[in-house]
Amino acid sequence: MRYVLHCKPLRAQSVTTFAGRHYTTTSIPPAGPSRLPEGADASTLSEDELRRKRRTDWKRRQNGQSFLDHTIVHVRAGTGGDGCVAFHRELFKPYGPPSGGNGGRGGDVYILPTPHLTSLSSVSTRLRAQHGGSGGGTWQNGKNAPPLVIRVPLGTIVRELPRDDPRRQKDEYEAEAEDLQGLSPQEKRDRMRAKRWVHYPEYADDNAQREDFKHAEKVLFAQERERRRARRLRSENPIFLDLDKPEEAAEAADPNAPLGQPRVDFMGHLVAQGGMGGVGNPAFLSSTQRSPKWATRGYPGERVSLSLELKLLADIGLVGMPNAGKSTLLRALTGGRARTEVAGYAFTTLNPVVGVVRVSDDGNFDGFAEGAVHDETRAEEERERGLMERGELADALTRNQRRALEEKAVVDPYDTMEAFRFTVADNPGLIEEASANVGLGHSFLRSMERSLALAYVVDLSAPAPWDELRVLREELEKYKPGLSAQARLVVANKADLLGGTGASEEEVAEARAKLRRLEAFVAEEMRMGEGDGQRALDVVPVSAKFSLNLKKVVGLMRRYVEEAREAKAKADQAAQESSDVL
Ligand SMILES: Nc1nc2c(ncn2[C@@H]2O[C@H](COP(=O)(O)OP(=O)(O)OP(=O)(O)O)[C@@H](O)[C@H]2O)c(=O)[nH]1
Ligand SMILES: [Mg+2]
Repeated sequence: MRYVLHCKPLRAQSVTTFAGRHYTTTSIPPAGPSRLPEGADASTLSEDELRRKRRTDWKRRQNGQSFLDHTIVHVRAGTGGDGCVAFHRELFKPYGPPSGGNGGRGGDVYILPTPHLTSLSSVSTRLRAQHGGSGGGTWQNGKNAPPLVIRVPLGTIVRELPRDDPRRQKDEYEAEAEDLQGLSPQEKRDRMRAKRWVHYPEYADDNAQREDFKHAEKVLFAQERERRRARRLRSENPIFLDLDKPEEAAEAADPNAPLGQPRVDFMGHLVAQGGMGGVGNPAFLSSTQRSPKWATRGYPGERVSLSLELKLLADIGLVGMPNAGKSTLLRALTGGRARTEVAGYAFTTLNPVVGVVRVSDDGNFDGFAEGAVHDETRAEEERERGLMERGELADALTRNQRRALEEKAVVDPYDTMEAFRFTVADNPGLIEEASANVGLGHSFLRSMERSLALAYVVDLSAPAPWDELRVLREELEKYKPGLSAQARLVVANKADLLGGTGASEEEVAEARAKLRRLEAFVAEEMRMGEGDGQRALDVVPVSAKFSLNLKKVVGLMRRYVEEAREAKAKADQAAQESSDVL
């Protein structure tokens, strides 16, 4: 006889015979993530790492489309709330005065640069501020809508699309004109009235006959024409904002403001104004009209289309294959201040990150300590979390202090006299065919175009670092011919893995030979400059993780930036002079 223990076979089945009977048993696979990312082994990656890797893989499937440095957003400010038609009623007062409240203002739209964002991908393409609240009976005014603040990364340029741009959305007046197209004059008038007036129930027709109402309508249209003209004048000077500095409150709060006044935080630059609220029926009370049965609706908010462009302005851009150690290098150059993720799998960095390197005259840079270790960010976070849990974080030594104690020497990593400062951008990894949007795509290459100089970062411990260089150069050229001419430096990273302490003589000799071969390749094939001024790129072996030989890298980078800035200043001056002559 045969017993089947599981009706539905799940995975591997085995048949066991016991006491002359056959039992089928099924082994159930161990619990774990159902879909492992490519190249991942569940046993070696922690849950956290798996989560990050899945995010990376998702991003790769987007072909780099989630890093945005150019987008168009259609913005609508809020419409004002409607005024109210109401009459006051009270005991023994059957015919009270008109008591409809005014509508609240629609929400304004502001744009605010913030250093916490690095990409425009979090900005929606359609944004609407809230509408103002409508007025109520007993003179209750509607609520003003809160402003809508669009947060954009620092370095964003905002341009309003001009009137003739086909990508621009229609403004509030054009939208109404389109709505009225093809209608008869009577229908047009009815629709325009319906959009502008609120009537007491069942009094719409009666109101339309009244002289007071006709007069009020005339006044309203006159005001509207005025607003329309002002709007047209404003769109002749389209919005242009260059948001490259973090901004403080534009004006301090009024010192004479009454106590308890809420502090007005700077909300950024106004790009679209909310519509005014409609007025309630008390506004139409006059000596001839004691019982006005109409009120106005709120005005529509402004509609604008903005083109946002993120110009990541870094002086030096790091270019390298995934895992070459670009992020580690940026962290080492900024003393761990640059918030960029470091991990041992490809495509850790998803968006470009810019860090500032501050150099003193003797070549030291801020955060530098010979041999300080810049580990993977996860390991550093875990160490810090452990300290925090044990309550030791406040008393813990910083990386530099630790190092100073270990060496029993005072490390003076950085003299506060800053002599020079430049920015370095850590970019996502570039792979073969990146220019055809493979891997993380090439959207971030655009920001590299604007760098003064590029530095290749290659993994010296890889079997053939020169092949990496060739691929990188080709990809840059394919993306934009001439872009690779901006490269100045080859950083041969992970030199500690070759011929470090404890290595045999053979290994040291092998490492030297590899470095020489890389240098020979660069001398032969990778040249910078033009014509007679051509020379080979500099090659510097470093260990970003252990901060070895970084001073040389910083010194060279400083020189390139100084040269490029000088050349730029000269070019600007020449352009200025030629325009003066004209
Ligand atoms: N031994 C050694 N390991 C290094 C060095 N630099 C980086 N690493 C390690 O190499 C791995 C990858 O470093 P990342 O800085 O994330 O590399 P990346 O170039 O930014 O990689 P992507 O962001 O994926 O393009 C990490 O595990 C680092 O700890 C180094 O100089 N020596
Ligand atoms: Mg990285």
